[in-house]
Amino acid sequence: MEVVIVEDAAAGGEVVAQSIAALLRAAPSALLGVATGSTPGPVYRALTAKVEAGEVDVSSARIAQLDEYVGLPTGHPESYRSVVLREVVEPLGLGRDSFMGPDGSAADVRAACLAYDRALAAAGGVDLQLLGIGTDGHIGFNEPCSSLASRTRIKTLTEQTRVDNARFFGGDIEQVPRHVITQGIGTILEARHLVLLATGENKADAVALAVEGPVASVVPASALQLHPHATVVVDEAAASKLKLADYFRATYAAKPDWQGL
Ligand SMILES: N[C@@H]1[C@@H](O)[C@H](O)[C@@H](COP(=O)(O)O)O[C@@H]1O
Repeated sequence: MEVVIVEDAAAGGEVVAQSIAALLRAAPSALLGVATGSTPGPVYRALTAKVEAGEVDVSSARIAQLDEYVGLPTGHPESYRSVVLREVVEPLGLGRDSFMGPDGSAADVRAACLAYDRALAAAGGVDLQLLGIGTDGHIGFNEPCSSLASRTRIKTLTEQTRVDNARFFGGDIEQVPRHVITQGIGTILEARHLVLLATGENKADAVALAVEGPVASVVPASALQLHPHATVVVDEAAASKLKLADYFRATYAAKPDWQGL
């Protein structure tokens, strides 16, 4: 696992966008797994700026969703499908046919989960999966004690996650769905490159446990330690509880230019 410590969220967005741009120059039809929440916004804005500046052509890129609320009406502005279309697909100038995601309004949710895992495999698998981290250490919506081998499935949110996400629902926790579909941890680990971005002091404990704690399902993000190509990009605030922060800084400073993330 490589840990990259940057000054702030904007710098984190730039580092990750550079990595995505490099991937798309080498593999124009790469499948990008995207995350929602506040954290990845700087990545999408930095990537969009690169597209507008003519630095990278993303027109053949494909986008895959990580997770979804269950039961929101189709087209609800806070469904993750709506968020990904609004924050990623449209700004990058991609068509909806470039996008795939689980159907959170399906009558048969279990079938929708199986169908999504199959669709990801049929698409050749995710090339780069961008992840955020919950304050409880979740990735996607894999809450604590999710099986490290889990596949895309329905999960029940913790109270903490519903409180954290209430800001997207007018501050009303009752509006936050209790159930979600998420790529499983086993599914996520099949992506060829995992990039977890975390910013802000409220993520410092979760980051420290995920990076320097034992691999344990109680901290789902610690599963990144099992992946052969995992990158954790953190700003100074989110890195503030890492014991090995100086080592991570020195390693990144000495990184050969050609290597990329
Ligand atoms: N399902 C999403 C996660 O994918 C995201 O990583 C997390 C953190 O969100 P934020 O970046 O807003 O802190 O929130 C949600 O629970």
